[in-house]
Formats: sequence, C-alpha cells, structure tokens
Amino acid sequence: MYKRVLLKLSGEALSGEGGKGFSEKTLTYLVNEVKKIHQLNIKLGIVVGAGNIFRGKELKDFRIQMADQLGMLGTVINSLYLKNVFESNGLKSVVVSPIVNLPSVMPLKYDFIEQCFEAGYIVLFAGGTSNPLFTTDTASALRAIEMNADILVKATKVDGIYDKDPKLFEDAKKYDNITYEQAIKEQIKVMDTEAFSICEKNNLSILIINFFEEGNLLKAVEGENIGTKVNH
Ligand SMILES: Nc1ncnc2c1ncn2[C@@H]1O[C@H](COP(=O)(O)OP(=O)(O)O)[C@@H](O)[C@H]1O
Ligand SMILES: O=c1ccn([C@@H]2O[C@H](COP(=O)(O)OP(=O)(O)O)[C@@H](O)[C@H]2O)c(=O)[nH]1
Repeated sequence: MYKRVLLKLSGEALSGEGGKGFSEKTLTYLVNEVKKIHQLNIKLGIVVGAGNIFRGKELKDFRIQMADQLGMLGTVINSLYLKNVFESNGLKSVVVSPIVNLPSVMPLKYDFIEQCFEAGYIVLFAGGTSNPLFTTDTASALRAIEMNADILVKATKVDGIYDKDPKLFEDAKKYDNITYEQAIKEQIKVMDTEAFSICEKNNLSILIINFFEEGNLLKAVEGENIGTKVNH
C-alpha cells in the first residue's frame, strides 16, 4: 500500500464529466471515494484542476497569459469548495497556495504541510504551479515531489493510457505499463509532457486511473493492478 499519495483530480471531478460548475451527486461520490483512502491513514495531497470553471485555452478572446490566471484562480475556488465539502463530511483538510492571500488559504510551507499530514489533514494544493502557460498536471508532478509522495495518481475520465485516444478510436489498445520516455515520445495526451518529464527526472511513478469507476481510488492506493503505471 502507498503511504504518501498525491491525487490529481480534474475539475470535472467536481462537476461530472463534461460539465461545468458543481454537481452535488458528483461531489458526494468524490467524498465517498476519498473517505475510503483517508481512513487508511495515508498522507494525502490533492491537486485539483479547474476544467469545471475555466481552462485558459477555452477563453478565445483572452491572451493566454491572462486566461491562465483565471484558470489558476479557478483551482483556488475548487480547492476552497472541496475543503468545505470535505469538512461537512468529517474530512479534515487545509488549502495551501502561494498565489492568494485569503483567510482560509495557508502559505505553502513544507514544515507546515508535514504537520498537517501528521495531524491527519488532507492537503489541497491550490493555484497550480503559480505560473500561466502550465496546467495542473505539471502542478501535481511538482507538488507530489515536494510532498515526497510515493505515487502520483491521476484520476481522470479514461482507465489508463492507450496507444491512441480511446474516446476517439474504438480499436485503441491499453498499456498496463509504459515508460516515461515512451509516453513523451508518443506524445500521449492524457498528461502533459512537462509532467512526465518532471516525474522521470525525480523517479516518481505515475498511475492513471478512471476516477468515475467506484472503488478505483482505493484499489490504486492499495497497489492493485489497475490503470496504467508510468515509470522507468
Ligand atoms: N493515448 C491516450 N490514452 C488515454 N487517453 C488519451 C490518450 N490521448 C488522449 N487521451 C484523452 O485524454 C483525456 C484525459 O486528459 P485530460 O482531459 O487532460 O484530463 P483531465 O481533465 O483529467 O486532466 C481522456 O479523456 C482521453 O480522451
Ligand atoms: O500551473 C498552472 C495550472 C493551471 N493553470 C490554468 O488553470 C487551468 C485549469 O487547469 P487544468 O486545465 O489543468 O484543469 P483540469 O483540466 O485538470 O480540470 C488551465 O487550463 C490553465 O489555464 C495555469 O495557468 N498554470
């Protein structure tokens, strides 16, 4: 079983696949899935995207530098939203981010994060990498390494990495394992090249799983053979 886990959730984990905003049904599902792993006493960090609010590249009339700042703020909104939902359901959590100074957002400090983990808090890393032109995949790779995670679990809409996009090609074939090098060379779109590269350099394994399949998160953390593992 993994002891320190960084979970990357798409913004769509709050809205439902393809949706915008927040869905009560999806959030209830999310809380139940997270509860199953939180009760194992693992140190859990979460990076959440903002696809349910803004993805920079969707704002066509904006310069990308500006649009991405809205996207990053979206991740703060989602993290605060999640903190509230978690706490109403008995899950202690803290939001940390270097990009905003709000009463419920704490600065990102390693010693503080460690104290939170020790006290059983889920740490929500908000604000992406703090830089436009990146995504929360890259942020999740950075934060995973910063928190000394054993694994980066990307919980998304597909059940792993395929040789081509399985949402577009019925004959796509799933990989159980793939190297970082191959993922980068084949320009696998399920995660950014930057994220693959950061994980490769720091020897951090990635597991891609389908978030919307009940029980998957628990299976992933318990080390069951699901999804696609990326390593050397
Ligand atoms: N080779 C591939 N293997 C798996 N998924 C792929 C591949 N190429 C493209 N995709 C697409 O990547 C999507 C997940 O990436 P993305 O939308 O960035 O996720 P998220 O919003 O969870 O960060 C999937 O819905 C899938 O359609
Ligand atoms: O380091 C970062 C992380 C995110 N973003 C912006 O925030 C948006 C939301 O993140 P992402 O697209 O990764 O969300 P997801 O698809 O996972 O919901 C991105 O599209 C970018 O516009 C950014 O500029 N820098």
